[in-house]
Amino acid sequence: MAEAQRIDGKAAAARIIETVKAGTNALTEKTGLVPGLAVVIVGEDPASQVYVGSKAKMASECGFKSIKHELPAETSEETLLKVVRDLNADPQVHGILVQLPLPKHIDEAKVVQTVDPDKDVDGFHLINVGRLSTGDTAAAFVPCTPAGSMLLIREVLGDDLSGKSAVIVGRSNIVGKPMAQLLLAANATVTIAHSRTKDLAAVCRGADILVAAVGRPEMLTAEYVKDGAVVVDVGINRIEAAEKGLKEDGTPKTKLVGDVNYAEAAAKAAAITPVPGGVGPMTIAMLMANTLRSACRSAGMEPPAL
Ligand SMILES: Nc1nc2c(c(=O)[nH]1)N[C@@H](CN(C=O)c1ccc(C(=O)N[C@@H](CCC(=O)O)C(=O)O)cc1)CN2
Repeated sequence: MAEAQRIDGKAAAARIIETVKAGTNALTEKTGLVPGLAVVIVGEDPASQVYVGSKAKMASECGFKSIKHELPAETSEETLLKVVRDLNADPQVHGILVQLPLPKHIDEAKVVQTVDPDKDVDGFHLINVGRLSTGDTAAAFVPCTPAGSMLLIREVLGDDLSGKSAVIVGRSNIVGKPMAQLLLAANATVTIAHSRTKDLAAVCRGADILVAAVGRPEMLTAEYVKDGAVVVDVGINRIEAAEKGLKEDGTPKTKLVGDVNYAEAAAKAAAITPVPGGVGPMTIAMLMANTLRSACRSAGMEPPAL
């Protein structure tokens, strides 16, 4: 079997960003409104710092007003809730994102549910979860990682997934479950599998579309993949890379891998997303698209199609 098509998430994300930039210009020229995105981070987690920095920078590049709140790790829940409420009330802010994970002493669910659902560009608020799960994709903000994954699947298979079986490995609220709703809305026959699924490899081998969101490095090997499947790897895991040698401090260098063993899966799949360069870049692009959508909505304008 020929090597699988490598689905280029970086290129797809760049196209979305160009669409967002053009849409922002059109909105601002027509109405004078500038989309505003506020990102909030609590603590010094290095990966989160990088993601938040990229989001704020990308927002500026898209022509948005970009607001960043960096709060110390010991910030109280009440202080964070006040920051969120103030952003809810700010008419210049159309999108609010609180970077996850939050420090242990803060109730993540409480914070997420405090974000105004109409500014919830992460799509985590129960109102948006409800909209998505009742099929109201026109009104819902869809979580960025599943929304981006879905666009990549659509690039390969088109809009209608009738007759396709999709298996999602992972049942998280921010990836697995919304991914299932999106695939269902596109007419796929959907299974959510997880750590308690019996004979997981056999279940996965039934999938025309296999989405891996387990958070375990390279767990899905060749035996999980059906010949000709489309494989979407949502995992981002940093592991030691002995082959790259040592860092200056004497510890092993590291590399990013997904939840799928790329080489093994690519030998069987028709198409597969790499890590890095697959779903990851789509997450930030979809955040920009959701923010523009929110701003367009407040101006009564149609957002650009993606
Ligand atoms: N409030 C939110 N918190 C978190 C979300 C989210 O969507 N909303 N998602 C993740 C982290 N995340 C964005 O926040 C994110 C993760 C990865 C990437 C990405 O582009 N990854 C690159 C590799 C980057 C690297 O070299 O380290 C890739 O896969 O190519 C973007 C965004 C958790 N928190």
